[in-house]
Amino acid sequence: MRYISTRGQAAPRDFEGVLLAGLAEDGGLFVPETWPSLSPAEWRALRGLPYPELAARLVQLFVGDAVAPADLRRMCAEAYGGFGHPATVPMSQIGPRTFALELFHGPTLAFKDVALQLLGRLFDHVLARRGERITIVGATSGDTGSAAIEACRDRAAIDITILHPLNRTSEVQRRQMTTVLSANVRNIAVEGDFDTCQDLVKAMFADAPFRTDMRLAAVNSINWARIAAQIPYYAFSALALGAPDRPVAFSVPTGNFGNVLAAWAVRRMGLPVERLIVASNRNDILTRFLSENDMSMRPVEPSLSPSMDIAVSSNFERVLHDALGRDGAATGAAMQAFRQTGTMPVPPAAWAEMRGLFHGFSLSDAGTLAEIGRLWREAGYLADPHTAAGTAAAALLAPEDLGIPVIVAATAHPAKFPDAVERATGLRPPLPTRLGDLYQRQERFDVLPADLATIEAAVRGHALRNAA
Ligand SMILES: Cc1ncc(COP(=O)(O)O)c(C=O)c1O
Ligand SMILES: N[C@@H](CCOP(=O)(O)O)C(=O)O
Repeated sequence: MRYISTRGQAAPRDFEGVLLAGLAEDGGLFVPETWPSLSPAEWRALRGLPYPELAARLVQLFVGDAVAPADLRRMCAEAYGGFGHPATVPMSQIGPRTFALELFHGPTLAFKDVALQLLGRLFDHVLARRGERITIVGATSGDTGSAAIEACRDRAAIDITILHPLNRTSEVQRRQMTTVLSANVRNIAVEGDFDTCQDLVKAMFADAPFRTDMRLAAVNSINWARIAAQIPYYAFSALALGAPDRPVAFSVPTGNFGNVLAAWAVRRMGLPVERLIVASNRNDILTRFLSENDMSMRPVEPSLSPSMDIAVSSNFERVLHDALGRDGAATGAAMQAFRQTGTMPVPPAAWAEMRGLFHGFSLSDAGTLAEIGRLWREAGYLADPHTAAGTAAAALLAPEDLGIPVIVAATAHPAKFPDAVERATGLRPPLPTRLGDLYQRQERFDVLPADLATIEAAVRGHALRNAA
């Protein structure tokens, strides 16, 4: 399996190269050169497999020869064996045809664990074989950070620095990162928002000498391996509800567009996904784009679903590349114009294609509280604020009379956002026992300005101390 950059300038890579590179050298994102596709009979044969086995089979399609099937199966078994539910990603029925696909039973209680528990093992496997070390730099609006830290803590060949936006995550999210005191983990609270953190990470990758010197690697969904490891749960849920013999719809709480991209990928791979809903909070750039081709940046406003407080959705570039006929030069030009002017010029034909695939929706804070309350009253289901955007979007854009199952990605455990859930329902969801003392644990993090040289010096200093 080979991967090309969305901007067409970087040399193609195999899976191992993509895993370690993260971002392509031309600033683009890696995508498969050709998509693996399964026939209906091949999909049917996967129905009923335990999740780790299904994940191993589907991820193998993207890994190719880079990892032997027996090794990948072992890694999937280990990655998902520690989840708090025997089904790994169970579904709860919350309406006559609506299902919550619970992706939050991993160690840090959000969907990021599903990919990152596997990614940590893939990194280890590949690095051990090559006898190399890497420095991971990641940006988080709250959930990727703790999942990446949990997956990489105490690993001998990995040093990890996570940037989070100062005072813009929930307290549970911050503490899940900052109370991990392992020597190879560093947390930095950046004076800025998530986009500032993400831009700093991309700038570190664009600094070629720094990138090479530090052997930078990525854990954000700019890394294709993250997407590959998120694809299986969409297949798992669709197969369980009758695909490929019955179409399904997905509604996905969206920020950086990685999760909904994985849902789009199963459609690309041959499953009948009739509707893909992109659910956002008040930071509604994707909704504006899908409704009126207005892809213009606006300042990010804090919301009750902080993990989706994002202005620039990195993975949008992967779908845009496809809609532009996989034209790297055109994709690069659109992305550059977006950076320079704050508005992305998307040709009408490409916009029409994307609008035909995705439906946009955004939910205010008041709407979020109302939806959490409604779900609790009507379905006895306690949802976190991100999941609530997905369920509210599903109710509007894939109503029960559509006649097909609607799968909502339940992306976080309600206990990660206890204040919002309590405001909406009067109930304060408790943390699982293993996190019961989270508020008593010692925290360690630095507060730094959003300055590339300062952040690079911090990353370098930490990696050098840790390697010594
Ligand atoms: C709980 C939660 N829901 C939704 C999202 C949005 O997902 P994505 O960034 O893949 O669009 C995030 C952040 O990624 C998240 O942490
Ligand atoms: N919501 C995310 C933002 C980063 O997204 P990623 O999927 O690109 O890692 C978070 O919780 O950090």
